[in-house]
Amino acid sequence: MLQIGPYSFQSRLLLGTGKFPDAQTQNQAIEISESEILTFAVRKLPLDNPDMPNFLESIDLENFHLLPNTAGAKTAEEAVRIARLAYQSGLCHMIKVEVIGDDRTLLPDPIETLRACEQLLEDGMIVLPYTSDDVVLARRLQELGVHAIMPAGSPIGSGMGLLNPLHLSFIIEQATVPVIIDAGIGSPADATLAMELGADGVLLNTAVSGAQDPVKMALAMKYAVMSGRLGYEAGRIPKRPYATASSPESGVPV
Ligand SMILES: CC(=O)[C@@H](O)[C@H](O)COP(=O)(O)O
Repeated sequence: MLQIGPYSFQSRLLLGTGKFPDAQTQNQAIEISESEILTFAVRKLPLDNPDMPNFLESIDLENFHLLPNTAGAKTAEEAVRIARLAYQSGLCHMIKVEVIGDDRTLLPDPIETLRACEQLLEDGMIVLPYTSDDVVLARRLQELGVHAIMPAGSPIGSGMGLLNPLHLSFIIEQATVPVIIDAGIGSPADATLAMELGADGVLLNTAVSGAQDPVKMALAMKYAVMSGRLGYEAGRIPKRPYATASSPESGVPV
């Protein structure tokens, strides 16, 4: 069970909704993934412009928890304004805080992220910040009271997988809230590795929406996350530099 604030989830796979080729493919991928949490950019919703397309229309909202994100924000003030817009429209209690500090890498601005989280926690929201793999920042966010920490595996949309598994494992080791690896997952193997490290969940978008067959990839990701989690819970064997014989040494003489 994945526990975020007051909410419990069976699925540990969180799905982004931004880049699918069409609504039908998106909905099939969401369904087959069995994800319970969907993230989307608030600024892509027609909250004050009814002429804009609304992807939420084609989804049965009863079946999901929505995790709007503050994509597009570059300051704490912008992120807080976007988050409040989503909160006040009754869409959600959870918010993914995303404050981008660098346009080329889309890596988060740590100081603005911290400031935004502080404000949104005061507002009473369930706050999930997107962060870099900085161990100290993760701890500071946790001390602030965020409900989960979401470090990037690698830059958003890069598909480069986990660039620094060591730092991610340090974050996981010290975490008292769920750690969800968010961004950069390229293949099912990356998702499995994240879960084997002990992550509580994986949030991804591009690896599924950009796959040649998004629906099949969504299924693969579902199994990858489950498999990684089972492997983590089962406890892998330690790595050793030398061989250990698989057959017993006693028995029939050779
Ligand atoms: C949808 C969303 O929130 C993404 O910005 C998220 O960070 C996932 O990144 P990938 O697209 O690299 O999986």
